Amino acid sequence: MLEITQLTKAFGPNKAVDNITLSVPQGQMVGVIGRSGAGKSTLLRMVNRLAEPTDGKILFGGREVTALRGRALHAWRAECAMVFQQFNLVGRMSVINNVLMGRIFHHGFATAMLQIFGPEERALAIRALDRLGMAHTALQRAETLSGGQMQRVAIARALVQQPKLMLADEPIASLDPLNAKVVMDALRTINREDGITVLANLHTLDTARTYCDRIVGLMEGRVVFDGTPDQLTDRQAREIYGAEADDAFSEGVTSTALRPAQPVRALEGAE
Ligand SMILES: Nc1ncnc2c1ncn2[C@@H]1O[C@H](COP(=O)(O)OP(=O)(O)OP(=O)(O)O)[C@@H](O)[C@H]1O
Repeated sequence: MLEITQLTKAFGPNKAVDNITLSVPQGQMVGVIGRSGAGKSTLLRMVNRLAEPTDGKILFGGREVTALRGRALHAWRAECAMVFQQFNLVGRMSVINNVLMGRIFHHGFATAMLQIFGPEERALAIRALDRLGMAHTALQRAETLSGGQMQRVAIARALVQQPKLMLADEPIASLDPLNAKVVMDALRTINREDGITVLANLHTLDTARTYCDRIVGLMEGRVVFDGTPDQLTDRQAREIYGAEADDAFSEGVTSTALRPAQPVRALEGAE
């Protein structure tokens, strides 16, 4: 269980996140929506401690994440993987070595930089790539991949961390419709099969509705909606997105209107 209590992050007078309280049971897939500047990234960044809260607490499995320091914080970052819009791969490094960088949290930084990984870790990396339909690219340089492929490699890197929680900050914002679907299918498969909680910032409503068990709507740093996709009315969604509503609705239709793969695996062969 992830428990966020009265969490606030202020940048000067501006509260990017304003007194948010949320409980997320293990294994839930949550879509965080809201217009640009609503506080979605700041919220996720505080969960894995890339940003420090001004006030409030985050607990995971009863442990106070916001109080962790040193080794304990390092261990938390292994449990709490993060996937970014821009993938954050090292282009000149091979795909498998990029994936192995996910093991950095289980080693020291130096060991990871020297790429001292055992056969078990290499096997783990190949299995992760295979689940994402990417094992055949293991020896290629990451820079030779398409955006969708890069994001799948980034998800494989997150998987080898063996996380309990996966944070995805606009994971499909840079992708074309088909790759967006492949990446969202991958996140959902991981969520269902491994019981990993997924918290994803999504800028299109249709994606959140299609893939998530729960939608949290943010406006000016506050939670203004928290419920199932069915409970979110179009009127509420338009309020959440404000002036960006047309983009959020129309991009949704063009990007991920394709239904998710049923059953939730079908990653094989997608490029
Ligand atoms: N490092 C920072 N310094 C100052 N202000 C910041 C910083 N990071 C975020 N903010 C401000 O906090 C607010 C929330 O930003 P945040 O990036 O969390 O929103 P968002 O919902 O993720 O938006 P987007 O979808 O555009 O990424 C915005 O007003 C933003 O300008």
